Amino acid sequence: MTVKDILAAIQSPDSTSEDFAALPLPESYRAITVHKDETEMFAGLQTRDKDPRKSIHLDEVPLPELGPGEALVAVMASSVNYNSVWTSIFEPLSTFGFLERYGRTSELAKRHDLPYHIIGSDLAGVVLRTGPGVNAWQPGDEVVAHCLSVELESSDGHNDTMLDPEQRIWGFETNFGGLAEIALVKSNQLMPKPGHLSWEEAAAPGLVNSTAYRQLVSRNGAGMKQGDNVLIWGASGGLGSYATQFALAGGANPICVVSSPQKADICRSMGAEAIIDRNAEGYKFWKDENTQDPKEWKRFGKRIRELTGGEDIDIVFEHPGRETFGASVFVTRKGGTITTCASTSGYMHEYDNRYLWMSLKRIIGSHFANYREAWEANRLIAKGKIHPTLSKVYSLADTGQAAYDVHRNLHQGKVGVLCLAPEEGLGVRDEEMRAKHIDAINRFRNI
Ligand SMILES: C/C=C/C(=O)SCCNC(=O)CCNC(=O)[C@H](O)C(C)(C)COP(=O)(O)OP(=O)(O)OC[C@H]1O[C@@H](n2cnc3c(N)ncnc32)[C@H](O)[C@@H]1OP(=O)(O)O
Ligand SMILES: NC(=O)C1=CN([C@@H]2O[C@H](COP(=O)(O)OP(=O)(O)OC[C@H]3O[C@@H](n4cnc5c(N)ncnc54)[C@H](OP(=O)(O)O)[C@@H]3O)[C@@H](O)[C@H]2O)C=CC1
Repeated sequence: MTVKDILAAIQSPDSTSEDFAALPLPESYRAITVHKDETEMFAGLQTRDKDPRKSIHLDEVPLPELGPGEALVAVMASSVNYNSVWTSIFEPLSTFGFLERYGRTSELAKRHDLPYHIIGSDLAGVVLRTGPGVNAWQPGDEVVAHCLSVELESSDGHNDTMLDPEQRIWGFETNFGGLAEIALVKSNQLMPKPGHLSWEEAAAPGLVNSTAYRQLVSRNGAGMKQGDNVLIWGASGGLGSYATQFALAGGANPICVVSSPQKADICRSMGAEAIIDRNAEGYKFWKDENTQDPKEWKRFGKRIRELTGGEDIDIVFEHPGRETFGASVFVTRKGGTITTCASTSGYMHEYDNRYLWMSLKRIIGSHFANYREAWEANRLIAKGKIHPTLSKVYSLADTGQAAYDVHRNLHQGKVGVLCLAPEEGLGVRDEEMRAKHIDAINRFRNI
């Protein structure tokens, strides 16, 4: 039995759940990995010079044992997230430390502590097997998986599953991720695949859509409301392309920051009107490595006021971090919110705290999404309220290049990866709904 037989079963319209359950599992499969003995390979290089194409490998790996509450999924498509870029350049630290720590927690978790790390935190595919105790999902179910892995043995996570002390991001802090022909997930990560999308389209939103939903919409994040002015950094990027859609769909007013006329056009085509090309307008928030320039914060704020008719920002959707955080705090209105989920340009932030406390602003830390938020975010995709922002699709073998594109900011929206799917466009089950949304679904394609 090989993965080819699995693919044949997925492609046959006659396959039943019983057929999938009867399929013998292969002993091994192809997966994208980084290697433990290479974690020092970029020592001494600047972040931008660390090349994921050198550290990312396509390996044949053994199938992991299936545990209680888990599922093995045949992955048709996945997508590149920035966390896989971090893994591949071993920053801010090597992910093997996470696997070792997880491995120490239980007999079953030991499986994750290996000399290779199978990465990837998104998937669309078909359930192959479920472990003991799984009743909601059957072999043959077409699914997407969100990336929240929790144990839920502590009461700390019982209100908000992101607060579980054993909270991990699947495919980043666990092994057996989605950039592979087969993935191992906890069954609670599974959600129905939206029927109007192809495999690669369905695999694109998961991580970033859920994150943007918690960070911007959920009461655990900024709790955005109608009319809010929302400053969105990287508004056509992975997170930003969903934040922009949430702002528009929720009756808010996105102020989109991008770095090229082409990206400005994408934001305009999504329906945004207030757009700032940070490159063309030449903002330089740092005079040198250690000194910010408040005059530039003010110039940026003045530009925002021009675009809003004199209003300031209710919510900043932050993720660039060090480079922009001082400006983000400054341009937020009295009582407004800066919500942050990342620090792409550096995690030691600096801002003028007088503008925070005197103007009663709040900074909210946000990370991925809890079970329910991930489900709600996927539901919005399934209902055609929010659309995938897939631009380019690579083969599994070219994942290194895909990660390189994201690392060097050469991409738009999301970059997809075909795993078992032999070509793009497969897996659509609801052509009527697709036809209704086809322009929005294709908005980011091939640009
Ligand atoms: C969904 C997608 C998401 C993304 O893309 S996010 C972007 C990618 N992710 C990242 O860049 C984050 C990567 N992770 C990290 O950088 C690290 O993961 C953290 C900085 C988040 C945490 O570092 P750590 O080393 O795991 O934890 P510690 O807290 O620095 O060290 C643990 C030790 O510190 C002790 N400790 C913790 N809190 C306290 C406290 N309040 N008072 C005293 N000690 C404390 C602990 O007990 C333990 O100790 P003992 O080492 O002896 O076991
Ligand atoms: N905590 C969490 O749950 C999550 C965290 N993340 C993290 O968020 C970050 C962004 O992820 P994602 O959106 O997928 O990445 P992308 O690279 O797809 O998009 C980020 C965008 O941010 C903009 N940007 C990058 N650097 C800067 C800068 N120095 N100043 C201003 N804008 C900048 C760029 O847009 P432009 O050039 O057009 O301005 C870029 O397109 C990553 O660090 C990632 O690890 C992501 C998902 C979940």
